[in-house]
Amino acid sequence: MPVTHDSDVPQEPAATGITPLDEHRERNADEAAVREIVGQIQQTGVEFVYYQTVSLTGRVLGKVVPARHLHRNLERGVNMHRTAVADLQVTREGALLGGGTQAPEFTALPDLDTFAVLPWDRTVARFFCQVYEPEHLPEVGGRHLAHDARGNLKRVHAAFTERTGLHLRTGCEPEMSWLGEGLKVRVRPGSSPSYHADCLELMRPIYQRVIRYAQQLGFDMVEGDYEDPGQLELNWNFDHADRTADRLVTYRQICRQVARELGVTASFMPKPFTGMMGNGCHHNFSVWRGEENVLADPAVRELHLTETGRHVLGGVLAHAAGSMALMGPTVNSYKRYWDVGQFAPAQINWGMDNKTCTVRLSANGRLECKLPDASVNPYLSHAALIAAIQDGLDNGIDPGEPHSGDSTDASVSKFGPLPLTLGDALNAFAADEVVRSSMPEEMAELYLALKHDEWARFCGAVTDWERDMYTEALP
Ligand SMILES: NC(=O)CC[C@H](N)C(=O)O
Repeated sequence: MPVTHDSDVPQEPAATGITPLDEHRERNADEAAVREIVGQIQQTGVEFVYYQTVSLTGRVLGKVVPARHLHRNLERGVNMHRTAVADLQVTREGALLGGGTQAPEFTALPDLDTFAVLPWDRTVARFFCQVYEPEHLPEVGGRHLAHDARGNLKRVHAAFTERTGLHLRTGCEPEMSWLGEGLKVRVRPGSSPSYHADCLELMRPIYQRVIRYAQQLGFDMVEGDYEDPGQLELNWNFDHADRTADRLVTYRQICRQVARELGVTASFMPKPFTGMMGNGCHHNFSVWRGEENVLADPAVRELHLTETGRHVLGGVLAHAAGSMALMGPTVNSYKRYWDVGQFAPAQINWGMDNKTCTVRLSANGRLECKLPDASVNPYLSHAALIAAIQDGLDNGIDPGEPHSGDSTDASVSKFGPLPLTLGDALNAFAADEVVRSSMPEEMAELYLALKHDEWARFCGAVTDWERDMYTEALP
């Protein structure tokens, strides 16, 4: 069943009630929590605070404010211009996105539980914020900003928990490419340096700093390895999906910081090189009722799914095509699926520990969705997963039988084909009412405008591949 968002329902006159911004301000007045933060600021010598929000494409936006204004910022937040959330102000056809330059600013209020001191400069701390319409606007003032993907995930997740008593826990596995002086490796044709300890050694200064910084920011780092040339995957423990999404965004910030320190480039581009593995960001997920994982029966050892687990999986598969534009959000994302044999899926199916499938039952109680890549906005991908799971549970969707063997062959899926260009994925998203309902309609429209623009720019761009292919100069 589609989710309802407060920016989709008719506006209440502000005078009749407390706005969501008022409620957030009330939470920020929690004396014990504020005292704890002030204590940390004083003890650590924090002088500056970043108030961060996340744009629709997953970029971190922020303002820096001297720490002595903390109390004012907890109450009044910071303002930024709403076009920043849209990431793009004017489409190639001249349409203004995010309201255009004349639109009012938004108000971002910090979430107390996201306070953290930056390990690379302990005079700086950060908060993640939720975003509201400014209070001075008639009728909408104090409401959630429809384009705030982070706040939206919290609301979609809370509504799911309220309806079902369940919550989603996830672990993301971002892969990434490190480029720069001294990082090149040469491999024999047809071979891969995956898991090679010598290559991992080459990356020692990088992984050491990333893991240390992440641990200091509260990540429970668990393991990492070298994959294709220049590619690292460093994982941390799974958690409530809202926290995992914040961590993925923070992880990308950590990596970019390490890259600046070491004079190299950290890239989360989904598919930097043809013939080499792409940068996936598989989402491992499980569904919990309190401390009970409802995907598995603890008494059964062999790989299996409970009936509820089958419906969860069925929902995710049924909406795989519709959610693709969120899981693979860039033009480049789709190169990852086309370049076969590189461990990225190309069909909508599932398998028991089968890495060629869209969803892999990777352990009892844990499903792994392999669609997302490292450029994903985790707030959008997680909200889409929740909407798909809800639909699977509501309608008892059957996932069918697990696929065995290599699924990159052309077998037809009961859930239809996976859209394999950004353009097709956007059409599938536009047509999938359930996935679309994972965000307010205004956000869905902005996302479609933004991404159609990206697709159109790509379709109109002449590439090196075309020059190689078509600039024949035969005598
Ligand atoms: N570790 C792996 O399974 C490789 C995943 C692969 N890099 C991807 O793009 O999804």
